[in-house]
Amino acid sequence: MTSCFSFLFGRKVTSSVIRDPEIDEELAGIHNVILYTYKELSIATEDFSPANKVGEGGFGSVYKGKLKDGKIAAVKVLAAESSQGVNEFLTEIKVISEIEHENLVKLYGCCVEGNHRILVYNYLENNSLAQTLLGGRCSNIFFDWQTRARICIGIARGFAFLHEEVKPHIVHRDIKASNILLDKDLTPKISDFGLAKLIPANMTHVSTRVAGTIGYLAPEYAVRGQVNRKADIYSFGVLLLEIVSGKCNTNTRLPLEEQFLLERTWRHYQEGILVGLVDTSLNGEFDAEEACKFLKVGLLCTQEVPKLRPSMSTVVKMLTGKMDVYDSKITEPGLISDFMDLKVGGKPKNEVDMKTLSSYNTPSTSDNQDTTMSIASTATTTTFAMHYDRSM
Ligand SMILES: Nc1ncnc2c1ncn2[C@@H]1O[C@H](COP(=O)(O)OP(=O)(O)OP(=O)(O)O)[C@@H](O)[C@H]1O
Repeated sequence: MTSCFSFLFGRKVTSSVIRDPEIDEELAGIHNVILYTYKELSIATEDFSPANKVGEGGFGSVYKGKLKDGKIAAVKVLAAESSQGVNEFLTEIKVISEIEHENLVKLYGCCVEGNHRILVYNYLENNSLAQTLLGGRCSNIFFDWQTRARICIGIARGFAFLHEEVKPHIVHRDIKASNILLDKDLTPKISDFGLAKLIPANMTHVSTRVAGTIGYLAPEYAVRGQVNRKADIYSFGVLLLEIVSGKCNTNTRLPLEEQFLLERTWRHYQEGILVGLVDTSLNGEFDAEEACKFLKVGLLCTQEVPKLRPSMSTVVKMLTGKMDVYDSKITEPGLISDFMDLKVGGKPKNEVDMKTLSSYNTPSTSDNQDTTMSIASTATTTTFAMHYDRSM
């Protein structure tokens, strides 16, 4: 049967697909998104060939593809289990498609055929911050101080937009270096915003990945599953520290007291040696005052008490020098070791606990490691109890 959607989204749909009238109705409300056929995306990615696979995330696999109009796209094939109802899927797509900002990855369109749920995004040439800045030897990009400062400010602007200008506001829930992509000019683009809702709540093994990565998680989110903008701001604060220091927030290969970047930053701050955290690969070529200011903003964003964390628009003002950062406002951040009951400086009760922690690390080619925690927001505390020794 020939598709009844001749001119959906301003573009002719040519494939043969059987459609549901309900889908029709949903689709009619979406104007900014191109509806791709499965065949079209299959051609674009050469049958989703492994050679075109550029990554794999909690949502599924990502392929580089060349669309019919010549545009290069990132084709994100959502895991089969995530084939939630077409209507719910399209409702979310509608939200995402209407959001446009220089620092957000642009959604070109999607494919909803049978069980296929595929998102098609603008392809970003320079991969993610996780693979470049934090990826050690696998990148040949040099991030000088000006570039890092520009990236931090761009990311902050993107989040200020999602948090304060988009109505209703969007909480990302999974801010981390692998969700910050870089275009050819190293302009940062936030990816995966609005995606959390695309995964059905009962899909714990996927929603766990959506629901946050250890080290970036605000204590109230990790322990009580409270999701709000302040939890995003905490994660952003950790990301800021990573960009300035060039180090991952968690590195289980280091001695225990060195493992968590936020704790190190807090100690350096208390000892008045914050500048010592700035990436040594910069060879001292950076604006020390500005770099320390960024680290202090990172500490402000990660304050234990959510309401003490600044809004993202305030963060933008602080990073761009339009607002001062007062030391008097910086108190102890919400530290991962506190909410995990892991005492930094102490020893794990047994090796298994630390091995379990390590087994949640994503593969890494360098010392930098990104530890992903299995949580569903409702079962967080239980999962923590399973993976960490709480009796130390
Ligand atoms: N728009 C894009 N342009 C270029 N590469 C992309 C794009 N989107 C994703 N990728 C690549 O695909 C990889 C996987 O992305 P994806 O967002 O699915 O997972 P992730 O962010 O790495 O992990 P998680 O699912 O846990 O958030 C990214 O790390 C990146 O290398």
